[in-house]
Order: sequence, then structure tokens, then C-alpha cells
Amino acid sequence: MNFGTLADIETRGKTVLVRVDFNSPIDPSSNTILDDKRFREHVPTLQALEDARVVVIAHQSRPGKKDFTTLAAHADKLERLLGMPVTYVDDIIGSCAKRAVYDSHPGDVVLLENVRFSAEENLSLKPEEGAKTHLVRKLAAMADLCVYDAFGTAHRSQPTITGLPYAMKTVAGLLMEKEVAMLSKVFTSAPRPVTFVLGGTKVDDSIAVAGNVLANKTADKIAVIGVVANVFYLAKGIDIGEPSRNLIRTLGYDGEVAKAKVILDSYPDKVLLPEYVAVKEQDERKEYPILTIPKDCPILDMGTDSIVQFSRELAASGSIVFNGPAGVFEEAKFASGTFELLRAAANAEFSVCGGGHTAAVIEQLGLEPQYSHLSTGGGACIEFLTGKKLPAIAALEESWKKFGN
Ligand SMILES: Nc1ncnc2c1ncn2[C@@H]1O[C@H](COP(=O)(O)OP(=O)(O)OP(=O)(O)O)[C@@H](O)[C@H]1O
Ligand SMILES: O=C(O)[C@H](O)COP(=O)(O)O
Repeated sequence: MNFGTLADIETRGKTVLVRVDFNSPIDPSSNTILDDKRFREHVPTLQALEDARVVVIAHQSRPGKKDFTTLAAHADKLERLLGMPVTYVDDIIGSCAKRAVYDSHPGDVVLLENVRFSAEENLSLKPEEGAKTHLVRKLAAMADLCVYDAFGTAHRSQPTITGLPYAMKTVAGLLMEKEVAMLSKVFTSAPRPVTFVLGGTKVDDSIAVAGNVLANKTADKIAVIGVVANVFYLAKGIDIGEPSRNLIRTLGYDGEVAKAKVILDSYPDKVLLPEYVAVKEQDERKEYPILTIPKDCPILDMGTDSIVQFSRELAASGSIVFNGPAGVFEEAKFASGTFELLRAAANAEFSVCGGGHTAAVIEQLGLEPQYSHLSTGGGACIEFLTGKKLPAIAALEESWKKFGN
């Protein structure tokens, strides 16, 4: 790693900005946080800074979305997990925020308001431009050092992600370090054969990952499930029925069919597609071979024979990267593909999972201890696995060149 870490800096008595990713599913009607995995994962970094004045910067959702809200509930959640008071300020760079930081003492934690309430944070800017924003200049003036721990947002280039490291000495926090170390193993030391299981609804990301990891030989096989599989069926000329075709259109993925075809043509023996699907027919689960999918029933899971075949394939894999479910697991009748494949993947010597939905199911099934790593990143994890350098990592490296030692 070419960036600084907590081990490289002295924080005693210093004021330290810590950029975290607390962005979590929230029930907008009660402002309740529904999953606190990301909070739990940041606790070690915050605890390691116990001798500093800690100023936490975080975002929740995006402008225009229902769960774009203040961080009051996040402060309560953090207080409970840290077992100590957290001062929440409904301000980011104004006089209230500055006063709260100025009045704090070593050992205190201040949580600033949702940083995406600042219009500047919602701009996608080059790091050097981000460093010049009012937001970054004022935040940097409040502190001596910055710790970047927000792996889940590392694929964005927004001012507090890539601008802050250009404006002040910034090192990676413990979560960031762990994510980079664990996910890098996929490229360096993962036991062979390596199988990528790509499902869920983010078809464009999954197809980009599939193309890259097959081309650079990171993966030996790709198992496609969920909506991603439906796009591969279309690429093979298989009629998946009107409802499943409409879903692909609505999600804006018609253009992905041609890309799936290129992958199938280039790697005919390396792509595993379920031969059987489960559809919803008169409110019941019915299974069909892919050549006889009914025209008016949505595909909501893979069929049982394919679950057995894929589970065998996963059992023969040394490493498994799992991203996205096999079906609409939220409906009990269509959960078996996702549940069984996650169980099979848990037995691999090295198993990594990315994506909030998938990680939540793993926790629900009690499989977490069996996985080598559950990433806090959705988009960030999948982009890392394409082999691209994430903007936040590039900015951390630049910060270390500029300000380190
Ligand atoms: N065949 C299908 N038809 C419709 N929806 C599906 C199908 N298969 C999976 N899904 C849906 O995919 C969703 C999760 O996909 P997504 O790509 O968001 O997963 P993730 O990457 O684990 O989660 P996150 O977006 O939180 O990081 C689930 O809500 C599930 O119902
Ligand atoms: O949950 C995420 O993927 C990160 O917090 C980034 O959020 P965004 O997709 O709204 O930028």
C-alpha cells in the first residue's frame, strides 16, 4: 500500500477529521437505521483515536431521495456502539460546528451534519478542484490531520473523499486498510479455482467486472444469477418472458445484452448460467427449463436443479467472490437460490462478499463467521474488483506523497 495508515501518525492531543461511510438503510417514516454493519465496522478506527479530538464527517443518501436526512439517528447509534457520548452538531462548516470542535477535548467525538447537505459535496470534482472548495478549505482549517475510512464511498470523487487528502495530511483508517488488504487477496493469493458469483440488479457493474476478471485471469469462472442472468439469457436469444424483459428495460439495461454476448462468445466455457428458473405463476413458485419459460411470468429465482449444480460448482472452488442475490429473496418462496448458494460459498477456503443486500442475508443466516471477508462496499467493492484504482485510494497515495514524513 502506498498510502499512510494510523500506524504512521501521532494523534495524541490533535484534532482529527475522520471521513466515514455511515450511509445505511433507513425507515424514512421513523428515521430508524435498519442495518448498522457500517457503524460497527468503523468502531475500531474511532477507538484507536481515543487520545485525539475526533470530528466525524459522514453522508446519508443523496439529495432528492426519501432517506436523505440529518445524522441525528446516526449520532445515537454511534453513541450506543462506542459506549460514550457523541456530540452531534446540525452544522458542517458554520460557526456552530467550529464552536463544537473548539470546545471539545481529547477523547471527545463530534459528529457533523450530513456532509451532502453542502451543495459542494454533491459535485463530482477532480481532487485538486475538490481541495479548493469552501467545504474542504473550512474543514481542513478545523483540524490537524485527516483519516479516511469510508471504503464504501471510495469510488466517488467528491470534495471530502478526494479533495481533503489533497488539502491536508490524510491517512487510511483501519477499515479502509482491512478492505484494501482483503480484497487485494482476490488478485494476489486467492486459492484456485476462483469463481465470481454475480447477481442482483446492478447488471452494468456485474458485466464490467465479469469482462475484466476473465480478461486478466483473476477469475477462472463466472456464475451469473439474478437479473444479471436474465440479460445473459437474452444474449443467448432465449425468450425470458415479458415481465423479466420489461424489468431489464425499466432498469435501463437493454444496452448490456450485447456486452453479455461478447463475454459469452469470448469465454464460452467460463460462464455458468442456470439451466432452470423459478417463476411466479398464479402466486406460486413454478420451475421451468430455460427453453420453456412462460411468456407472462416473472423469473424470481433459479430452479432447484440449477441450485444443486451451482452449489457443486462452488464446493469445487478454492475462492468465491459473491456479489448480488440469485432472486427476490425477500419473498420466502423465491429465497432458496440465494440462501443455498450463500451457504455453499461459505465453505470455500477463501470467500468474499460485497453488496449490502447480500451481506445482510449472510448475517441473517448466521454465516458471517464462515466468510473470509464481508465488504462494507457495494459499488466500491465491485469497482475495486474490476482492477481499477479507486479515486479515494489514488488521493490517499497522493496525500502521502505530498504530506507524509
Ligand atoms: N430475478 C430478479 N428479479 C427481480 N429482482 C431481483 C431478481 N434477482 C434479484 N433481485 C433483487 O436484487 C436486489 C438486490 O440487488 P443488488 O444488486 O442491489 O444487491 P447488492 O449489491 O447485494 O446490494 P446493495 O445495492 O445494497 O449493495 C434484491 O432486492 C432482489 O430482490
Ligand atoms: O452506499 C454507497 O454505495 C456509498 O455510501 C456511496 O453512496 P452513493 O452511491 O449515494 O454515492
